[in-house]
Amino acid sequence: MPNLPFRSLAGHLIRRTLGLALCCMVAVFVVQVGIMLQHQRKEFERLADEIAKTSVPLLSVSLWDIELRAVQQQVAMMAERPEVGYVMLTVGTGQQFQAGNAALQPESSSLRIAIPAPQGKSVIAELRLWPNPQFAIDEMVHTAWTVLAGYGVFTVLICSLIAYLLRRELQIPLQRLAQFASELTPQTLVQPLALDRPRRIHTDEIDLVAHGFSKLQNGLRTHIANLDKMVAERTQQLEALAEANHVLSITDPLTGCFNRRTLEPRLLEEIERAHRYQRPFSVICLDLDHFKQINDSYGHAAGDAVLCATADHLRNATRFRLDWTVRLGGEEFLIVLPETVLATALQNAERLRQLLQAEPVWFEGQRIDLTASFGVAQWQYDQASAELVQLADSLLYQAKAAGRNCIFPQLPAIE
Ligand SMILES: Nc1nc2c(ncn2[C@@H]2O[C@H](COP(=O)(O)OP(=O)(O)OP(=O)(O)O)[C@@H](O)[C@H]2O)c(=O)[nH]1
Repeated sequence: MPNLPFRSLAGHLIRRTLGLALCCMVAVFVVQVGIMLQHQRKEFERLADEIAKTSVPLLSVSLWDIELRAVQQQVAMMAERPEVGYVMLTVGTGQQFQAGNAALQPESSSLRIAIPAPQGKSVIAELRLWPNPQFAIDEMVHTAWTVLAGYGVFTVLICSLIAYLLRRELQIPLQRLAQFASELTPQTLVQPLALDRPRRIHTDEIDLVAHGFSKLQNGLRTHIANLDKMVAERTQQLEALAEANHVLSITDPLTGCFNRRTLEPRLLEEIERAHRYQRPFSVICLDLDHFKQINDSYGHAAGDAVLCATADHLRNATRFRLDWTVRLGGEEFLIVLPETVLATALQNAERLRQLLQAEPVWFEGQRIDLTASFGVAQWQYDQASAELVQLADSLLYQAKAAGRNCIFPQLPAIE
């Protein structure tokens, strides 16, 4: 939002309406004054006509009869009319009769009425009438007050009504809308927008904005739900990939046994457990006999099949999820037997030896007989993992040297 001072839309519209109403009022007043001035001039002319009709014959007779008092009285009566400011009657002899405010005489224009003789057409005097400016001013002030009072009341009523409608129909709903939008968070997106407007039989722009807002909310909700679903799917895929990656990193791709890299950390865990609980464990190291000949005679693929079959035998003949097998390299494997003493490990090795010998591998219709040599050792207290593996390996090679297809156990320690 731009960093500008806040100005209420409704307040602004009301101020504008009020300003416009005042301008209209001044214009109406000026027009009214113009009309009134014109009306006053006409009224004054009408008055002069009336005087010409009613007072001039009397004046004519009074002048003709030289009744100067009556003449002066009639002039004074004329000057008493509120519209008339000053009256001057000039007789042909030069004699003058005056009444009213003499100060008005030189400035303002006057109406002249010729006074004829009672019989005949000769003019015996001239009557001049000056309008009363104070009367005009009073009229103007009166008009001003009328306009001001009437128009002012009307303006105040209209502005109040507009202000009430603007506040109810525009300001309050817009303020609620703005507050709702500013307080909205992804968690409160389901919250419906309630403007609490009075019941109406029509819709307006505010309804359109509210409807658009609801549509936007729904759209955002759907979008967020889709995003959540997509994130969950991607997370699941990533977890599966990470798991597959982990399995790949710790297993031998050909046989599915643990790879050499995994031996060291897993064996350390085994030693730690054996240490902590004072429990035994043993290892069997085995190597297929004359494997090179198998490769040479039946081909490398046959050699791979033999390795896979051997790994399956080792897995099937040992305890599930307890014993574990590592392919040390080539055709050499190491089986770790937790909770197993040497004698039991030897029994296991013998069972495996017999199994491998008894179960030939069939590859592309060809029978491949197998034998393997074994070295078996039990972990000794404080023995390092490398030492244990080395011992089992050396026992295995002693078995090889002794003619293969046999088992060499760890010799008992000489006291
Ligand atoms: N098919 C196949 N052959 C392998 C693999 N890894 C190693 N070899 C072969 O295994 C053979 C091992 O031969 P040697 O080390 O001489 O052992 P051996 O022939 O079994 O002789 P002894 O162990 O003394 O009985 C070599 O020819 C390697 O090429 C493998 O993953 N697949």
